[in-house]
Amino acid sequence: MNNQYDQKQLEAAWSTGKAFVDRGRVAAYIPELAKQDPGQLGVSVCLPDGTFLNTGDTDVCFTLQSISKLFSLIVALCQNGPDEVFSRVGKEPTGDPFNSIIKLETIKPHKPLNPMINAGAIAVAGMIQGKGVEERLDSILDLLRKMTGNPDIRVNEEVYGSEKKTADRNRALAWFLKDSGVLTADVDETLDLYFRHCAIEVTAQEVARMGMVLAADGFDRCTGEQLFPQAIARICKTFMVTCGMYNASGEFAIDVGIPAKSGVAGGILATVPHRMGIGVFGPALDDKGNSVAGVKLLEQLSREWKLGIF
Ligand SMILES: NC(=O)CC[C@H](N)C(=O)O
Repeated sequence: MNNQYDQKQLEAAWSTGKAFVDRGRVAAYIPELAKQDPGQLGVSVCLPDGTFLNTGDTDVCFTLQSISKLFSLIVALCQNGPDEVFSRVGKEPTGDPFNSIIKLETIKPHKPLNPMINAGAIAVAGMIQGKGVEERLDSILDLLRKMTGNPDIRVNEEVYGSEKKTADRNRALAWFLKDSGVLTADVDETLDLYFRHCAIEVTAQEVARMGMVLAADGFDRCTGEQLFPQAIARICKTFMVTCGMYNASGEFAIDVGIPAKSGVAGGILATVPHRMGIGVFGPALDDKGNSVAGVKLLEQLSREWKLGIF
């Protein structure tokens, strides 16, 4: 079984990554994330037949953070269609850090450049429909529960509370968006939804399965269900290539060549079209906010298994 992808090669890539964990630091601007163990590293691969290859810390829970921006985008696109969504958020990479405010004012019209930066994801959260924050969050949780096959996927309340207390930069972004007319929903509710979806908790193995659904264009081979349209999967995968690794996306596209999205808790969701989903967890981050060991691990895995899409 799976002899095309050797467990030993996965372990070798994990060891290569592991040697880099002390080159990074856990995110500290969200105090709860600073409690994570920087030495952890896990990688899980989900294959089209639903089998997994796992190495390291693949059942440790961590929060999605920016990886969740993919799923709020999917929900917003399903509910509103691309014309409405892209009237409020752009399709271009920024070259700036994920929480940057600078281009919001200098670029006209003042809409955020893409949905993978904080400003863009806050604009997307403002487009999610539902009665209150709970109902809006449920539409994201429902999607993730189906994608992971885990009905218990939930928000980590400590991380959510910790970000909420310290998120002045995100508040500034949201109020700027409100002023420029991009955000028409209630600012506090929109931020609350954004903080909560960032704090949704998963394991690397669950992330691998989510990556496999994207690799299969929204089709869940485990249940035979099309969870979202192929056209939306295509939009997500393209954003992953151009903006998924923040302002290191170009370098990652050259060195690894796989559509991927990272988060500041140390997760990376990678998706190799039609072949596999990969979930990585390594909370020590480089200066751009990507898992330092995770990137090295993926670089080696991509080379060994010829996963690059270019
Ligand atoms: N890059 C990230 O993962 C950022 C997400 C985090 N919740 C924030 O808004 O700062």
